[in-house]
Order: sequence, then structure tokens, then C-alpha cells
Amino acid sequence: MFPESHTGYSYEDCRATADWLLAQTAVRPVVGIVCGSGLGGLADMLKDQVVFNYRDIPNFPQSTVHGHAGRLVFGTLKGRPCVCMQGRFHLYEGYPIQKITLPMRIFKLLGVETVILTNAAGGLNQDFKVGDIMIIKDHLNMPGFAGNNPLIGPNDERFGVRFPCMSDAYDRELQQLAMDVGIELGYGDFLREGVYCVLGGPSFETIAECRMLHKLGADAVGMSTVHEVIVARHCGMRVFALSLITNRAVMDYDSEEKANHEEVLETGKQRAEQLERMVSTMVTRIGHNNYS
Ligand SMILES: O=P(O)(O)O[C@H]1O[C@H](CO)[C@@H](O)[C@H]1O
Ligand SMILES: Nc1nc2[nH]cnc2c(=O)[nH]1
Repeated sequence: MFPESHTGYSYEDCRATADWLLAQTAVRPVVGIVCGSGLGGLADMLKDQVVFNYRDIPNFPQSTVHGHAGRLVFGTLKGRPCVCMQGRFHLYEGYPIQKITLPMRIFKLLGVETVILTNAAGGLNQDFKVGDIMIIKDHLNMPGFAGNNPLIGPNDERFGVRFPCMSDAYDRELQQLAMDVGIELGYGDFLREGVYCVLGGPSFETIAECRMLHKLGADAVGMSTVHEVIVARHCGMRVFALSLITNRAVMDYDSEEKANHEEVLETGKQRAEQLERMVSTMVTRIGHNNYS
């Protein structure tokens, strides 16, 4: 039932993990949240928490990155039942891509309808500043171009179709909701929208790579989110994602700037409160008015 898999997990394996969790909490989450690097404070917003360490959850990988606590937190956000990943998994940690994205299928089987993903990213768009919040409207899946897509392998129709559409990956109503909420909260000056590009990492980009990605249409670059989005959309959940621009990608050979994880975590700390307010307000409004 809980195999040592290094590739994918079957529908039954995912069901077993979801049932294991459901047996230990009365919370029936409708919203799932994924915290990016340094953004784990989002989980602290949940009330009446039931917390599981990843190491105790059957089939779950372990978090290995500083700034990713490795806890699955159930609770309510202004009355709405939610589940929150305090720490996500990345390709560069050495996990197969199907393992990185396993939590999305668990979310689905827990009853989650909407997934909100956050990440820390480097700003390629020259108008972006450190501390900007970018609503993701689309993505470039570089590992996917090289044949590393989480849906590779046999397709189980109980999750979704063989060839899922990705032109509507990022829900347009939720993007509008985020924009409305951000403006209302007074965040207009640092609210952006754009295209997120995922790379494998863990090395940060060279100057030539940043220039190329910018030319290709990317506004921000990171090492996560896209794989989760593909699996979440495959199994029919609505997706909203945002990037916190934690550093500016180095585009110029005269620049002395150097990307580093400490700066990423530090920017996360500085914007944590605003991000939490934006996400929690969004959660209370999902399912109301036009945002059904
Ligand atoms: O995407 P999240 O998990 O926020 O983390 C981002 O920050 C780390 C680099 O500092 C990388 O893991 C990158 O993907
Ligand atoms: N690849 C990549 N990931 C990041 N995560 C946070 N900042 C960056 C960055 O500049 N590049």
C-alpha cells in the first residue's frame, strides 16, 4: 500500500495516503496552498491546526531545502477549510518529477478544488523590483522541453486525460481576484503580472541564460511551481500562482550583483505580511461573486 517508489505512485497509493490523512483530521480542505522559499509563514495563518511532519506521512518525500519546513498543515482560514504545504520539493533535490508533484494528487483526493502556489523568483523583466509580487499568467516549462514532464508514463484516466490542455493553466478569474484584492489592500505599486520560467536548478542562471530567457518572454525565473501546476490542472483543480521577486536576475556583465539563497529568504521575510494578507483575503472570496 505504501511502496518505496522512485517513479510514480498509482491511484491506489495516492488514495491510501489521502485516506491516512483524512482519518486523522476532521478538516476537509477545499483550498490547498503551497508555500515558496521563505514563505512558510502563510501556513501560520491557519486556525485550529492539525500538523503532520512530511517524514510521518506515507509516501511523502522529505524537505531538504533551507526555508522549507517540511510540514503539512490543515486548518481553517477565516472559516474556510484549507491545507498548506510548508515546504515543497524541487527537481534539484534529486527526486523524480512524479514524486515532487505527488502532493497535488493527494490534494485532489483530499477534496481540494483550488490550489494557490507561491514561489520566490528572480526578476528578468527590467521593470520589476525586488519585493514585487507577480501574478503568474503563464509559464515556460524548460525541463518539459527536454522531456522531463510529470505526466510522462502511463496515464490513469481517474486523474485526468492523456493530453491535458495548458493554455488555460492559470485561472483567469483568480488572476482578476488577486489583482482586485491587491489593489484594494494598497499593493498596486508592487503588484505585477507575467510569465514564470522554470529551470532545473540548483545553480542560478548565467548572464547569457538570463538574457535568453528574457528574450523568450519570461518575466521571472525559478526552480519550481510549473510541475505542480501541470499535475494540478491534469486532475482538474483550479490554479492560481504568484511569484515574489526576491532578487533581480543579473543581465549585465558590469553588474556586481550575485544571486544567493540568503537574499531570497530575506526578501521573503520582508514581504511575508503583505503576501499573507493577500492570500488570506483571496481565500475568503473564492467561491463568492464572480470568483466561483
Ligand atoms: O520556488 P521556491 O520553492 O520558492 O524556491 C526558489 O528559491 C530557491 C532558490 O533560492 C529555489 O528553490 C527556487 O525555486
Ligand atoms: N532559478 C532561479 N530561482 C530563483 N529563486 C529565487 N530567485 C531565483 C533566481 O534568480 N533564479
